[in-house]
Amino acid sequence: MPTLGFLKKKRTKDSTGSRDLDSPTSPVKDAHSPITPTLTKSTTGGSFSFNQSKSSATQESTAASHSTQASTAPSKTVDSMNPSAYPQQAYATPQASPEPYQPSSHNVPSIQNMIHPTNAQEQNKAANGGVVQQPAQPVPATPRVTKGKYTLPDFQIQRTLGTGSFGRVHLVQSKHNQRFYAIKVLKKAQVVKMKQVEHTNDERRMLQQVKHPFLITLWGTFQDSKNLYMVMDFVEGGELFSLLRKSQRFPNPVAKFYAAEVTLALDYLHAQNIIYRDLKPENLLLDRHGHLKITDFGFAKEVPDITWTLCGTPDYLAPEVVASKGYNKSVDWWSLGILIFEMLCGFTPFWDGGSPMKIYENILKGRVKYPPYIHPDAQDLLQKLITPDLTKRLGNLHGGSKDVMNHPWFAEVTWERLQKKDIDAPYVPPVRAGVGDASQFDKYPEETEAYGQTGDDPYVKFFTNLKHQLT
Ligand SMILES: Nc1ncnc2c1ncn2[C@@H]1O[C@H](COP(=O)(O)OP(=O)(O)OP(=O)(O)O)[C@@H](O)[C@H]1O
Repeated sequence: MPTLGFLKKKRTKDSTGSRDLDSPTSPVKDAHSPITPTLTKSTTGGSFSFNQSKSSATQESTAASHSTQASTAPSKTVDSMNPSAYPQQAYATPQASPEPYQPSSHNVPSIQNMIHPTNAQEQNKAANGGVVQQPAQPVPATPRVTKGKYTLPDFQIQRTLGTGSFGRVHLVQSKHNQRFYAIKVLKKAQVVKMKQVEHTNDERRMLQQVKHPFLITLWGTFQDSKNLYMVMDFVEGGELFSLLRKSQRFPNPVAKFYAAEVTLALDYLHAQNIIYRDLKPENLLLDRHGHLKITDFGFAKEVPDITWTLCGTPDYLAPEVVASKGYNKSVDWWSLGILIFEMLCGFTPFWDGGSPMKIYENILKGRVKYPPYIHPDAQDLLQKLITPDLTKRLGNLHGGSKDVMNHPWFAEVTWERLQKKDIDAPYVPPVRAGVGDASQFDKYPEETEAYGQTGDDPYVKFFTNLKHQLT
């Protein structure tokens, strides 16, 4: 039977991940319950509704965030979640900031199973369980020109906001406009060692290409002899992961709000033939108003029809990925199902304390036990998303993402207003805006190796599309 320690653990993408809270890089934990399923109308979460007007919602949210701040009670008693009932599963800025400066004006499962298609149509059909999907019409993207504009001395590096498999993300302040940004620093040696060169290069390329209210903005990239640097917006509200673990599970409307914003982001990405492939609460950040920003495009890939790479985070992998079959955008809809399940229950449906292999076994068995507190509409959607049968999985059918958006669970969502962030979020993070307030992020031991080193670069050939910045 799992211990409750699982409730706090972040998932690693492979066995060498540094996200285990008990590891030397463990963040310092804190505990209070901003949103709990048992909250009443007078507190946050429980009062959230898609139909409230923006102004009234703002008042409620603000009040909610005050009440949250006032309440520093430790996480609600674990009994309320009753993990023993599910022992085998328990796991347990509306606008983009201005650009930083313009001078002239998870590890991965160790198996990487690459099989090359011989007949695209046949493979497409196979990956869709017999349904031939028309490739999405790409949304004409105007890639933002970001290359080569920034250098390390443009920024003052501050504390670490998060760590990943190949490096860390820092809060930084621009010396030119004094605004705060986040810089992801990836160690080239680690990227090469873990055979993630292509994924890392893809991540930059994808992020330069996308522009969406619920996706992180990448402003620029550069490198030195040891590291790659990505300058992004600083998303102040912390990870949805932290909010979820503190809250244990979200009330139905709260889960729906976050799921709806993710759905819009997936709809956009898929329209550009981009599969995200790493959906999980750790990669969903909250902006200062409580809206989501999807970060970490380390596994995003531009795929017109299908691909075969085994990557992602075990709990969230679709069966067709585990079984090394060709797959397509359908994997993101499966992961959306896992995400919604985790938000509503506080644990993932296939979680197993043993090992990723046990999780994979459970995924392939495909049996999901739905707790009785899940709303019937939510359960119906989950059953249609967490289905191994690709001819039945919602999002993968002829209606595409619209089928998901039109599902009864999302009935009260006004998608156009949501897209414009015209619906207030259920939880407003208690941050002081624009001053580099990183209080919502766990603390990590800082990097000891200096950034901006010059000298020999044995990895220069791997990262040629990136400006080489000598400080
Ligand atoms: N733009 C941002 N603003 C604020 N915090 C951020 C930002 N980007 C990332 N972070 C923090 O840093 C953490 C690690 O970032 P990210 O997931 O991109 O790194 P990674 O090396 O790809 O991690 P992993 O190996 O787990 O995938 C995030 O979970 C988040 O807490």
